[in-house]
Amino acid sequence: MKYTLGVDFGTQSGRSVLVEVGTGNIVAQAVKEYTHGVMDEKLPCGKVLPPDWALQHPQDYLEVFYQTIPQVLKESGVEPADVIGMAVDFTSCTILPVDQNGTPLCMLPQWEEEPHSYVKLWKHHAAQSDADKLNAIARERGESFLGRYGGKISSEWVFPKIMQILREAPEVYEAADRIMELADWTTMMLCGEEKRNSCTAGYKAIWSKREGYPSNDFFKALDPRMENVVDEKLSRDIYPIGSRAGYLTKEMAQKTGLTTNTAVAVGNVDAHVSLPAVGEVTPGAMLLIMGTSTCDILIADEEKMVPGMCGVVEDGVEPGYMGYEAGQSCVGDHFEWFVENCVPESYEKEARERGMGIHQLLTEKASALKPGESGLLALDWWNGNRSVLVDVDLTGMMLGMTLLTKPEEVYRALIEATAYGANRIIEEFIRSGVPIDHLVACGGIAEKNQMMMQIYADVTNMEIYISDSPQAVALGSAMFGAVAAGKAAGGYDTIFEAAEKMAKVKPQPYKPIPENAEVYKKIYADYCKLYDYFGRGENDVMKRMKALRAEVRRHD
Ligand SMILES: Nc1ncnc2c1ncn2[C@@H]1O[C@H](COP(=O)(O)OP(=O)(O)O)[C@@H](O)[C@H]1O
Ligand SMILES: O=C(CO)[C@H](O)[C@H](O)COP(=O)(O)O
Repeated sequence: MKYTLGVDFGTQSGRSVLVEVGTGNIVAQAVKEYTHGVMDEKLPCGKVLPPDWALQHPQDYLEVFYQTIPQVLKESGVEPADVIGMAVDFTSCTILPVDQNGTPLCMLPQWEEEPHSYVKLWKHHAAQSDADKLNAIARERGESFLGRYGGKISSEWVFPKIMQILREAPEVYEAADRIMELADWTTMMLCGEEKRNSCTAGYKAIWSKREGYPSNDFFKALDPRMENVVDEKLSRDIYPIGSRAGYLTKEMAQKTGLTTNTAVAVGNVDAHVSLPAVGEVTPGAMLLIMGTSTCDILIADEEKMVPGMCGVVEDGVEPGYMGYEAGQSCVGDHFEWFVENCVPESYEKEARERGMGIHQLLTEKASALKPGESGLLALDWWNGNRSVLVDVDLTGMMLGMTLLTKPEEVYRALIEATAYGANRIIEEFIRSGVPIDHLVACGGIAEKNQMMMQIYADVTNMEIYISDSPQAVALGSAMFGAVAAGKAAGGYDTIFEAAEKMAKVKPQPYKPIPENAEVYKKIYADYCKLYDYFGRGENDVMKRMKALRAEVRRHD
């Protein structure tokens, strides 16, 4: 029996999952919460961060390798020599400035108090003014790439983040030998090779197989110091997903307990990597990877311009197809905010006494409600809107609250709001000529919350199939690891062959309940009115309040 290892780096934690190459069955898994978590208020040295920042510490990722890989080997009893391949997937766009040895600047004493030397997490939202500038210049110049990114480059993506570094900390920009996606940096830590992957380059760094990056002239127009940003800070050598980056280095083999014969695939994005893990995702299906945020991935034969999507990349998800991405920046994060800030002690006590988690308790109570019964309607923008408005400066909104409103009603309204947001994205794809007729879901939430999945089926009026692996994302990585090893070593030569044997999806979908779908259709019509009113400039109150907040804090 041969094995392959997937290491999935999420927003809060990293996990290793060891699977059988022949079946995709998990033999062992281990999770490590990041020691520093998400740094959105201060640096480890105590330095306070401005609003909208979200940083991480790269040492936390190395700890994931050092702790979880030995753990899965020990728990499974698998011979290290039988682990033929491995791969990493990472949140994205999550980037890091490094020196010429690949050492993160933040790990050098002279930079540890400089916020810009740390990992900028995907949900770092402090580069909106840079994104606005980039988009305005791209529009003025008639740059054709804009269409491939739904008409706007998000402030979450690579170049706005780099522009923010250059604007606020030119000395960090100068000192950085390169700026790397963490999918590529962690892969480089494993095999010693800098092999940048086509998925992050395509979706997050405006790279395409046919056209490469935008021209140096375009970057010069952003800032003359950025004219050669691609050659000076990134790389034009891009490797297709599914290819091999190298083999584990001796040092990493020693630290993890694996051998130097383990092949390492090029890195991938945590969302996109899961498509093969749920098997038959063909044109017409949209895959939702539901966790802290939700990423929507679909493939189609043709390239269409879909307003507000994150991007369309040829071969970006599976070879031979146009891969589309859209998403919602805040899904599980809404619920986490709610359980951490708004649940009364009496609920906490009940959950403790009944030996259940607070999410389970709220879900149980919310399940007893009918659609529309709470009278609540929310906009799902607690962390901005990624698709289709592409605006991180939008904020959350809930209406209909009364003195009788209960926590479970708010919890359910937040879930419903994310379902409306998903439906808005689906409609935009269909309107633009990319067909969607059913959904497939994976990720932490798809596993954990059946009520939520039923609400999604009712709101979208579509069937939803669920992954049958509790770790679809890491399984996807493991599959790419098996492809990096290749058939001769006991793996597979293509990701399609791997999917045939290893992919897992439950046979029974969630089906829409017609009477619920009917009620949700009406509420959704009002959601769309509020969406346009607050999201498209008719009433910019959210932006004014956000600007005021920043202003007041500046003077604190
Ligand atoms: N039962 C639940 N129902 C809904 N959301 C949940 C539940 N349990 C956890 N969550 C949310 O799921 C998110 C974590 O999702 P997960 O897929 O495990 O991680 P990540 O997205 O970081 O990979 C958190 O934001 C948390 O609030
Ligand atoms: O944009 C992404 C992928 O393209 C991010 O990786 C994603 O939104 C964060 O993932 P998660 O919510 O699973 O932590």
